[in-house]
Amino acid sequence: MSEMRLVVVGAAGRMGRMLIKAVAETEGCTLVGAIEREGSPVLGQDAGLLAGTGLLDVDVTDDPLPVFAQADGVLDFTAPAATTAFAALAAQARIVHVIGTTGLQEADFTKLEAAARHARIIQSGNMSLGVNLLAGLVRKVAATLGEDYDIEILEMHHRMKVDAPSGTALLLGEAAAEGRKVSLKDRSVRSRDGHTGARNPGDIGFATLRGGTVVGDHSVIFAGPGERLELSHRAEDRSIFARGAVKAALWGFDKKPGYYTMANVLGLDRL
Ligand SMILES: NC(=O)C1=CN([C@@H]2O[C@H](COP(=O)(O)OP(=O)(O)OC[C@H]3O[C@@H](n4cnc5c(N)ncnc54)[C@H](OP(=O)(O)O)[C@@H]3O)[C@@H](O)[C@H]2O)C=CC1
Ligand SMILES: O=C(O)C1=N[C@H](C(=O)O)C[C@H](O)C1
Repeated sequence: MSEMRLVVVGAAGRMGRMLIKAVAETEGCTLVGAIEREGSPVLGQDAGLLAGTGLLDVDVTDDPLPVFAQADGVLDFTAPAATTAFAALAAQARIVHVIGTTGLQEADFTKLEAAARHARIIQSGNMSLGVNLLAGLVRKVAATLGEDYDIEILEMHHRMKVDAPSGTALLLGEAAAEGRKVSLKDRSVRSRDGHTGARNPGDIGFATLRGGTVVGDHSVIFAGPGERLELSHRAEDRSIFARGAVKAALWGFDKKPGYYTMANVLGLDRL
């Protein structure tokens, strides 16, 4: 099979730069485009120089249409409004769209599902192997322990993160809810303040910490009568997400249009 031609959108972002580097370092793919928003000071710069990998002869542009038309896939860690717009373009171009963007709302997911009729969408709140494995473990533990084990999900991220709870915390919450055979929407408690009353049995609680340069820490706590089980993941470097995203794109190259997750990519969907 020929080299997969990939585009990075949000090229100047924390993840955008990591993605450019990961594409440049991975066999079987090549960077053919780098997109930033209109007015960005990096427009016209070489993507490789921007990411610190050396010249790649790919200039950053704010016009995705001609770039998508020449590509096989797009790597997207940007913001919800940008991601839904890029998904429509990926559908038009019938290419792979790997989505790491978090903070997506129900209306955004509806748009992504519509785009997945023509694009191969691979979306996950966390592209690392460790977190996706953790989600499988959480599902199993939640299915094994009854409601007398309270589930609380704790996350900490860097001070610049704009959404909460994190996409990963929600992914882990979904795994816990699936294990319990309940709907996360009905059972999640996303904040507590003041006289909240006692905890309802079966609730799945979320707690958010923000500060410093923390890449991403997540713990799922099962607090039962007289004991506590804690399952944790600590991301030490953003390259784990970027490498996962490139792996997802290569996996999606020969797939049919549809909506996929990182669990499909990693073969963990039946864990
Ligand atoms: N799923 C996963 O494994 C991971 C997901 N993430 C998620 O990825 C997203 C990005 O994170 P991070 O890199 O830290 O954030 P940054 O803010 O550093 O990067 C986002 C980039 O996207 C750009 N952007 C926004 N809108 C557009 C647009 N319409 N067109 C082109 N570029 C655009 C931003 O430009 P500007 O600054 O001008 O707005 C910025 O350069 C977040 O949602 C985060 O939670 C992060 C790590 C791992
Ligand atoms: O914004 C981040 O940085 C991260 N976002 C993702 C999330 O919301 O879970 C993944 C990772 O934890 C880093």
